[in-house]
Amino acid sequence: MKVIGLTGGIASGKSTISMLLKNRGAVIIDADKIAREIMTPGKPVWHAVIEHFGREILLDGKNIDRKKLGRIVFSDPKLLETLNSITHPAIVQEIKERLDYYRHKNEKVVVVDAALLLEIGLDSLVDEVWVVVVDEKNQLKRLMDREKGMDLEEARNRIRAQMPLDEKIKMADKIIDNSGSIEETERQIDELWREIELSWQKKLQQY
Ligand SMILES: CC(C)(COP(=O)(O)OP(=O)(O)OC[C@H]1O[C@@H](n2cnc3c(N)ncnc32)[C@H](O)[C@@H]1O)[C@@H](O)C(=O)NCCC(=O)NCCS
Ligand SMILES: Nc1ncnc2c1ncn2[C@@H]1O[C@H](COP(=O)(O)OP(=O)(O)OP(=O)(O)O)[C@@H](O)[C@H]1O
Repeated sequence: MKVIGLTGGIASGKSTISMLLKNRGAVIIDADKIAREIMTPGKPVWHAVIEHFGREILLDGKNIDRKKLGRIVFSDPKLLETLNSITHPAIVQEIKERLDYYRHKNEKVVVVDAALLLEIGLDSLVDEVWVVVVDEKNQLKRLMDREKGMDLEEARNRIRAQMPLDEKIKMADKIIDNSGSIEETERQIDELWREIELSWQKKLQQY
């Protein structure tokens, strides 16, 4: 099984690229989705979040108001660190378990889609790191278009909460430039997918 770690800044295009890879046969592990699942009411992480941030962050006495929690932690690095220390061990554990499961199922390609892949050491679990790059102007525009109501300062805070892109690039095995159209990105994915298929053919010829 080949495990690809797909990372890049917020709104760089990871989910869009994951979908393109899924269409070509890859299985996707989405770290944001896992982060949401472990925070559902009653789960240990939900209890820990309430303990640290208080019941004021609940929307209806039950579900965590994600927008409110986001505004709190992304404007205060110390509070973000607190949230990270609660959530990250559970996210890493869940990703490890899913990778084991897919390994047993003999899946061919698994993609771990995680903005914080390098920040939280998930790169030690993958065979290759693919970094999605986008120019800052497009990144801000796409982020604010997607998150209705997010102002420029909030968008900048979110971008600053992550490892700078040039640091991520240093750790990349492959780079995907998503500054242009989706079609241009799809061409890069086709090329990368072809490389994977070629490596399979080479392995088959060795037998
Ligand atoms: C603060 C929360 C509640 C805000 O929720 P919201 O629904 O507004 O955003 P969502 O979860 O969809 O995240 C959107 C993007 O924000 C960025 N982001 C999320 N968490 C973090 C973080 N801890 N540090 C830096 N960037 C982050 C990522 O690029 C992510 O794709 C949520 O992001 C959260 O619980 N974060 C902590 C868990 C985590 O680290 N998740 C990312 C795993 S890679
Ligand atoms: N090449 C592109 N051209 C135009 N819009 C794009 C392109 N790629 C992605 N988008 C749009 O930009 C936004 C961000 O993309 P996407 O959600 O894939 O990013 P992400 O890296 O997964 O974000 P996050 O870190 O928040 O999970 C989405 O609204 C998406 O539709």
